[in-house]
Amino acid sequence: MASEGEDVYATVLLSDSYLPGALVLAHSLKDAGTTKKIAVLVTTDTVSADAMAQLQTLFDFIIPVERIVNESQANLSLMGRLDLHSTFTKIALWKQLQFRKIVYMDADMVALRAPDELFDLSHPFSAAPDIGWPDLFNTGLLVLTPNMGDYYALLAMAQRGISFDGADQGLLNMHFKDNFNRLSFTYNVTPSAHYQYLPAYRHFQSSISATHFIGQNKPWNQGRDANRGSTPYDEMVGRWWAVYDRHYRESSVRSTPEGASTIVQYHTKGEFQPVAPAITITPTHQPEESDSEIFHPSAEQPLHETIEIPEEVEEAYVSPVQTNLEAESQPEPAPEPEYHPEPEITYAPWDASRGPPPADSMPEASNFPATHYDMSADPTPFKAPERYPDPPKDMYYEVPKTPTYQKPAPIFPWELNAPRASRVFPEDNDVGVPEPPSLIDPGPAPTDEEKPEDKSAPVTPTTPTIQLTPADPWQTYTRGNAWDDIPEIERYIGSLQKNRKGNIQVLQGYGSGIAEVSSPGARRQSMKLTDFPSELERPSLPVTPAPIRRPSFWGEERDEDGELPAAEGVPSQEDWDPAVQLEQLARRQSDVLANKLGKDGVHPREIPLRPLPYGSEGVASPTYVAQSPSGGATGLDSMPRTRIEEPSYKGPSAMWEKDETFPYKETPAGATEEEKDVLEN
Ligand SMILES: O=c1ccn([C@@H]2O[C@H](COP(=O)(O)OP(=O)(O)O[C@H]3O[C@H](CO)[C@@H](O)[C@H](O)[C@H]3O)[C@@H](O)[C@H]2O)c(=O)[nH]1
Ligand SMILES: [Mn+2]
Repeated sequence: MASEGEDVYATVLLSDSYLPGALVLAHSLKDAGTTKKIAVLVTTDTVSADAMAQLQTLFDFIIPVERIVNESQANLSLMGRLDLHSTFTKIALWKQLQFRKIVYMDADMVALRAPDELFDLSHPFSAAPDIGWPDLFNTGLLVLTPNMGDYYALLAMAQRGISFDGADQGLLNMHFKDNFNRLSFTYNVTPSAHYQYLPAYRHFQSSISATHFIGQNKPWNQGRDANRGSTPYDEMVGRWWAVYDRHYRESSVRSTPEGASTIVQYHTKGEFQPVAPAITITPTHQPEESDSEIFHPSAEQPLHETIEIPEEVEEAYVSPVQTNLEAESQPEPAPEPEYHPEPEITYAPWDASRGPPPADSMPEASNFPATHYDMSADPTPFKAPERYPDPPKDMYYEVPKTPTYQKPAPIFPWELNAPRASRVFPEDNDVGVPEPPSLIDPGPAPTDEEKPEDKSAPVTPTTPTIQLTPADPWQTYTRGNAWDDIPEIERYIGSLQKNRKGNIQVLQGYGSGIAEVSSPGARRQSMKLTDFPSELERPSLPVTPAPIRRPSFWGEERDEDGELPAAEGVPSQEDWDPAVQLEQLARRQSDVLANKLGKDGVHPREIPLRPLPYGSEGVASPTYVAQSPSGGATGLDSMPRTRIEEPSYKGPSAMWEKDETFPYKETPAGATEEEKDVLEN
């Protein structure tokens, strides 16, 4: 266990394939004489026990951590590094609170000197610039102070796959942005085989602390002969091999009693020499997956068993765990054939029963076209263009061919046998008595024969200035509608009216109303839907002038000249002088007002001649004073004429006086059967 607030160098091992790198890094630090301890974070599901055993020989702390995989690997494939799917695991560094400060180094780094002074930095987070985009920091070397705040923030981003390159460098740069202490490039020199700044390298060469082999090619997967030149890159690769050779060169390892470094050579291109007589196979034995559990090399804890293989089984060393990560860093399959002359290796590159598919196997549908959209960083607000393009011209709505209208289902019983509507014209019937079809009670419609005297006293308002001829067809029409005479409708409307009045209906003897209904020619004392206002109530223009005729497409209505026959008794529009008519209207209006209010304007008002609402006939109010008819201008002389006092308060209407009492009766139901009988006969 680490003592309180210890300083530690740390690296991460996600796969056996990077084992040579991690070991060389640790050796390089130790060889350079560091006073600090060295830790390695290991994902135990992808690192073999053999590799762990190797780590144990060198590292002070082996810390199992859970692998954090970036599920959205689009950006990784953009970078061509799908093998880096698990580098988010690096953020586990921030929760190693047992350490005061961590100098993290990638497993593909080698130290030329021990940069122990980095532990003295006060900044919570430091890193060196990245050669590919120097505004960013490279995440190969980090100086950090563990803390859970950064850890959880980074974890939240990692779980959402937030990283512009899909790996830890994109993630950490997005999280820390400019909040990092920029270290000298000499702490993390990333030589490139493609671009090198030779004079600068020569100038700063002596101050380089560590070098970092970024990219897919690592010294151990290229072989010792790959970079034999004298470029800065080759020189750096040479430094790596120098450390490797010091600790793992075949000659030096052969002498060790266990020969336990075989796995290191196996993962170092060109270094593996199969042991002829016996080989060591280590079954995968993985420690408990617990982040809190730290394996210390001093702990006497057998990590693996060694099985002796009989001599006749002449097999090459087979990696116990072919992890999904390891194949990636080895563009050419290892081990190379020249190291296995007899017999030929018989293991499949991927044993599905032992591990996941190799990382370099393309994901399914990897060739699907992918488009990446970025959020716009342009802060200027959107400005609408001057004008938008015109909509297409050839667009139209096609009216459906079949009409969608459906006649609604009948609600009322009389709808079932309703008569067809028809139009009747004067010329169709010279007699001039076109009786509109009436369902039940055609009685009230007067005819010329029956009521010749009524012609001078029409039910509808007429003008005193225009004399209607006896043959005037307008006079002969009924002014009612068919449904006015259907008691069902009357009852229906009555019930509506009743509800509107809060269920209180003023009732009084039906006698008078019924009498009126049955008396021919008289307007029924009922609540007709088409209850016209009386002439006095509605002192409107008596006649509307006949419209000026215009050509019409109603061909069947035209006469020979293409004109409709002129209506008799209706003045033509040419003869109509609006000024005169207005004057006449004004005169008539003042006459009516004078008649109603009296000349002094105080005289009791006169109730106009019109039928009272159904059921309210003859309501006797103690404050109403009956008034004898005085007009005589209409034929409604038989109608009761009532005079009421001006109401003593200004209410919405003067139906009843304030505080006045009147007989009333609540009738929640409609007319009784008895009443209906009377009405219908
Ligand atoms: O199969 C793998 C892959 C990675 N690692 C570890 O992850 C680190 C990062 O991978 P690496 O191959 O070193 O990445 P680079 O080529 O260095 O690429 C750059 O981009 C990476 C992803 O953002 C960063 O982690 C590096 O620091 C940065 O230099 C390695 O050093 C190892 O410690 C493994 O152990 N096994
Ligand atoms: Mn690296």
